[in-house]
Amino acid sequence: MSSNITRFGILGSGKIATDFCTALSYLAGDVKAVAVAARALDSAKDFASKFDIPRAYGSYEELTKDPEVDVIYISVLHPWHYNTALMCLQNGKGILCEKPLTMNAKQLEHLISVARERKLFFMEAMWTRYFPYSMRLRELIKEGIIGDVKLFQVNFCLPPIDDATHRVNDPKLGGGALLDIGIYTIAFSQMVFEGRVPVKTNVQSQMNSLGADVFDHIVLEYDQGEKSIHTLSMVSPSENHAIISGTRGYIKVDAPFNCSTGFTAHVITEDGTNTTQRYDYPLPPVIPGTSFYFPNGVGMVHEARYVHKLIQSGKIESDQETLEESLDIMKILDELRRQMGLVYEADSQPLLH
Ligand SMILES: NC(=O)C1=CN([C@@H]2O[C@H](COP(=O)(O)OP(=O)(O)OC[C@H]3O[C@@H](n4cnc5c(N)ncnc54)[C@H](OP(=O)(O)O)[C@@H]3O)[C@@H](O)[C@H]2O)C=CC1
Ligand SMILES: O=C1OC[C@@H](O)[C@H](O)[C@H]1O
Repeated sequence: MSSNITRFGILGSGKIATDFCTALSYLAGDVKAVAVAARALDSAKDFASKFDIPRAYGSYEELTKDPEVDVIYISVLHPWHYNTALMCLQNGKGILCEKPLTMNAKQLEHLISVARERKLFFMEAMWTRYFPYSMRLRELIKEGIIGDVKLFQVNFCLPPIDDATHRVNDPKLGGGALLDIGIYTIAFSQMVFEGRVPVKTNVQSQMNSLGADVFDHIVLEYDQGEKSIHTLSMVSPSENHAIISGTRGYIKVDAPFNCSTGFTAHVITEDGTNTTQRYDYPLPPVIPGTSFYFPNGVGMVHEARYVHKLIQSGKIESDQETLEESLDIMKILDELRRQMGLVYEADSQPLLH
């Protein structure tokens, strides 16, 4: 590690990599992208020139061997997370990997064991956890502001992408609502119920012609009978807020709940009065000339800053979403997929060595 600067290698040159590097450009220079790799050298070069990145590679392997890189941001499609993450770890590189970390729990268990064995940085890019609203929300729930949480309701519904070859529609590219956006609702539920594992899971789904899930209605039940109800759609937009209900009130998280800027707590006080409290956490203002593919993309600064803080203090895992939590989430996704009959190629592939 070079003094006080966290040097990122960017693996993949697509949309989220673009948003991530745009977000890095908002930071004061203590977190930098120093190299990028893409399947095609020209894509890597174009990307490098857009963000002033000194080194561009035409293979992922070259990036993993760059001695001037501290941590690699894996931004390729989910079916390629496992093999690229393993390659990074085997070449001694820490990783920040996009969600979902892998296609299934078996792959994730393998990566966690390799990362821990080699004492390398490994964190899921579950950016929600690093937004200020989400950190405050966790504190308030823990303090019992709304009493005991009994019910969580959430929507993640997006308009259709009318291109059968787009990654979200094609199971060969990891397509389907559950792994793409359901992971946010499940991770949020796990956050709200403080990491407890559901005792019952149920899903009703509808598939597209290629076999990817486009609608999911999910109900999780926790050990005190608490319910967690999720509506996912890849074919019809909605207001993607979340509501957390407890014995003494409820909190409505503004849409989009997974990268929000605030929430309202409706609390019933001891004397029975209903009170309302707003919590606002505006995003950093967008710098003219910059733009993001995904809503509230500038919020990636929080995640990048957190990685910097962890790495500079010698930590190799996040305490905001532990690897155990990422694995619990992946196991829930596996079980929901089992119920909906959704099998990916990765499920029948052997683990790599
Ligand atoms: N945190 C967030 O808010 C978001 C996270 N994501 C996550 O990021 C990941 C990438 O999503 P996104 O950026 O939208 O994806 P893109 O469609 O932009 O593709 C990303 C990269 O994946 C590689 N790739 C694309 N198609 C193929 C293919 N057919 N075969 C092999 N590799 C391919 C390419 O790498 P190369 O450049 O090397 O050619 C491409 O640049 C996903 O896992 C997704 O879940 C996505 C959106 C938002
Ligand atoms: O992470 C994501 O958030 C926004 C969605 O549009 C995208 O498909 C997904 O990958």
